[in-house]
Amino acid sequence: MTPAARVQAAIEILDLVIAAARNNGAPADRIVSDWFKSRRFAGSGDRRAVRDLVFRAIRSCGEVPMTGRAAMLLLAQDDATLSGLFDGSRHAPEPIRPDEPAAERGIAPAWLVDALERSGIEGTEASALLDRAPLDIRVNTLRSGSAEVPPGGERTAAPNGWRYPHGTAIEATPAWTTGTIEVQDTGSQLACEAVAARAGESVIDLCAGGGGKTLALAAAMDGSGRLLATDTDRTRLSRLPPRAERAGAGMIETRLLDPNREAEQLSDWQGQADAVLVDAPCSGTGTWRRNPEARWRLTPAQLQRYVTVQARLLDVAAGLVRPGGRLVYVTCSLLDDEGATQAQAFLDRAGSGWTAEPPVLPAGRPRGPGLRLTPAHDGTDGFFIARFRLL
Ligand SMILES: C[S@@+](CC[C@H](N)C(=O)[O-])C[C@H]1O[C@@H](n2cnc3c(N)ncnc32)[C@H](O)[C@@H]1O
Repeated sequence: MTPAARVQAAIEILDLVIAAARNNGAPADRIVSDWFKSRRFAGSGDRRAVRDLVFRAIRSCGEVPMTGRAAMLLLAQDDATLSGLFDGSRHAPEPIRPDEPAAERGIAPAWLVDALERSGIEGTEASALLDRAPLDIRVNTLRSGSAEVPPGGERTAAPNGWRYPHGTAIEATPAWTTGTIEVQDTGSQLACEAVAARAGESVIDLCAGGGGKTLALAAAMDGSGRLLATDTDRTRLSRLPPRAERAGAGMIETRLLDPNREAEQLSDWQGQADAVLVDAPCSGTGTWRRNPEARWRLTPAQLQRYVTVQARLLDVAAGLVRPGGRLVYVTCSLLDDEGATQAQAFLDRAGSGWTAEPPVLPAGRPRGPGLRLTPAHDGTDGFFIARFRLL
């Protein structure tokens, strides 16, 4: 593909991404790979260049742009080479018309910018939400010795964490194929550290999804004790058993839950767990570095639904903890409604039996009864982490 044809391809893909954001369609990553499936003439260099243009444009537009072309014109404003490619030649975009409007630059839709500001995220803290995320891995201590940690990384703040440059083909290394390493953001690793799970304990990962954090808990427990991973999403939870096998974490049990029947379906665990992790469903405002178009999809009503589910799951989890045990609440959000305010509301509801016990981690800053990690301050995805103890 010529450079100009790549720009036209990015415009067409952006139109699909915009439509998907409006209609709750496929994520941008999938749209890009599907687009290339039917265009076998494109080489890997074309794919990389087009993908890069698409994601640069998504990151630059705060509000959903009117069209893919308007988004690309925004990039072209600061890039003379790019604007020169709008020349109307074969496969190239049409020339830029005088006064043709470009999309508006911004961090996020206005209502989200306001919500972030109210939560203390503005200026460089806000712009860092749209940086490119690094590639972090966790060394799986259950498999240590199986393979060398891949070269070229540097240690992170997490005890078993390493960081690699963008584009490192980590999944092609023997360390990955043997389960010696897992790809996991440093913030996620630190959230698991906050649980302080130990060998022989009984632990529940209530919102386990595909088990990223469950695997870290299994390693912290040295593979011994009881570790139950639950979720309401069958597809996500079904990804966990093969991952657990690869990681040597055979002690993990899984249980599929029905929404609103969690407590009943976990009645055998009532008051039993040494620790419960609630990695709650949330807006994901802390992970825009990976999913920048997620900010075009979120609505105030969806955010409110997340807040309601989080409060309910905190109450369900509280019932599972034994006296003296701990409850760890995590969201990959930087909004106080899903973080500090939610955690304080739990404490207020729970009464004197519960106390906040903020984890001591090598990153993050105090926020309400917990602490918060941000891309700007900690170089991780954004997370809120609170730990409570049942007296
Ligand atoms: C932030 S994700 C979890 C990510 C996962 N812990 C990891 O580290 O990969 C939140 C999860 O909560 C699950 N979820 C939503 N409602 C739930 C409910 N009522 N009970 C349990 N899990 C729920 C979602 O299906 C989703 O997998």
